[in-house]
Amino acid sequence: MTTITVLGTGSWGTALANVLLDNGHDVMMWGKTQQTVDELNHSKTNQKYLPGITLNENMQATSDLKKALSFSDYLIMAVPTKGIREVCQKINREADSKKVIVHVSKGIEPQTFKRISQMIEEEIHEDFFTGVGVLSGPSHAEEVALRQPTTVAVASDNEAIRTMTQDLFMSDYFRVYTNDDLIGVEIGGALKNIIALAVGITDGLGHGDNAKAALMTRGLAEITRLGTKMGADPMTFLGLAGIGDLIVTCTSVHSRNWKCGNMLGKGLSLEEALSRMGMVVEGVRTTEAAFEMAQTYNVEMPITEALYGVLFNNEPLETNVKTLMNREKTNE
Ligand SMILES: NC(=O)C1=CN([C@@H]2O[C@H](COP(=O)(O)OP(=O)(O)OC[C@H]3O[C@@H](n4cnc5c(N)ncnc54)[C@H](O)[C@@H]3O)[C@@H](O)[C@H]2O)C=CC1
Ligand SMILES: O=C(CO)COP(=O)(O)O
Repeated sequence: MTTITVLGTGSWGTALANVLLDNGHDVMMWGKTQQTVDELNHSKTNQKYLPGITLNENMQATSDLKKALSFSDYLIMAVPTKGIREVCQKINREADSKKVIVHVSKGIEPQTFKRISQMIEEEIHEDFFTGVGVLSGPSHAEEVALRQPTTVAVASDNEAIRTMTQDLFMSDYFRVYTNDDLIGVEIGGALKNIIALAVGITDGLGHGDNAKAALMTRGLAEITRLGTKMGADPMTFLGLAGIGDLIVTCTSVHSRNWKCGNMLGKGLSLEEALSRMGMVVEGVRTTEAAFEMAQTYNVEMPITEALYGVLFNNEPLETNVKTLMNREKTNE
């Protein structure tokens, strides 16, 4: 049995804490919302994020970060990309020992183009830092919390972090592969959300499966082009953190990114769609980052560019579909 702290009491942090508890580990969750913390402790549920699901009876949580950090030196960080730096700064104030941090978030920071592990490395003081990893792949929290078969990859430059994380999470319903391409695993998880938003839009517009398959295939080409430019191994995009996560996010009823895109396709504004979601839709912010990266590094990303125009410049959906279809003819 290992002690583990999970930071973030949203859907993904809760589902992963449940996997670790099922594996017999001693887990402490930390969240900033006292009501959710109380519910996890007393009802063993998280109705806002995982409605109708009863969690492991040993589930425990606290809103006291110092207490959560003194519980374990192995941290799972499960907060949206936007909150990563803030949580790291809080760790610097409250920690009293070195930590391994495995994050499970999917995004890239606009303007800096930083991956999440890079933000963590930048922010966490060396006195509190052992190393960093990422757990990613096709894994909706709603299914993991129901103990449905799921496969993911863990990546880190530190082999001990890869194997330790694999050992802690592996179970008969949660299979973990190690992967030594940290850059590729992080980029694949982040960029697939852009394509899922675009697929949601075409589905909302009433287009068919041909359009969906086209966006997924050409989307994977964009992801691979930008990813390799950033130093990823192109083969990673044919694995769980690449095409695996692309498939699930573009086709699952659980996907927040697909649902948000679908509402846009049906005519809602971005503000309306986001407020109806009430959960993080990482692809919106990542579209901004990837659009800027494509310009800066001169990478061709037509789907990302079209989506950027829709999200941030109020460009009409149908016009952008036509623009994509009528691009200069080319070779696959
Ligand atoms: N939900 C899912 O099925 C999966 C989500 N992910 C990724 O995990 C990350 C978290 O997503 P979810 O759990 O789905 O989000 P969520 O919207 O369900 O919950 C986010 C949680 O983070 C907390 N939070 C937000 N900002 C915070 C801050 N600054 N400090 C402390 N807590 C903060 C919120 O209070 C909430 O509890 C995202 O990057 C997402 O892409 C990855 C795989 C699966
Ligand atoms: O990354 C995910 C599944 O692997 C979750 O995707 P959504 O944020 O679109 O729900």
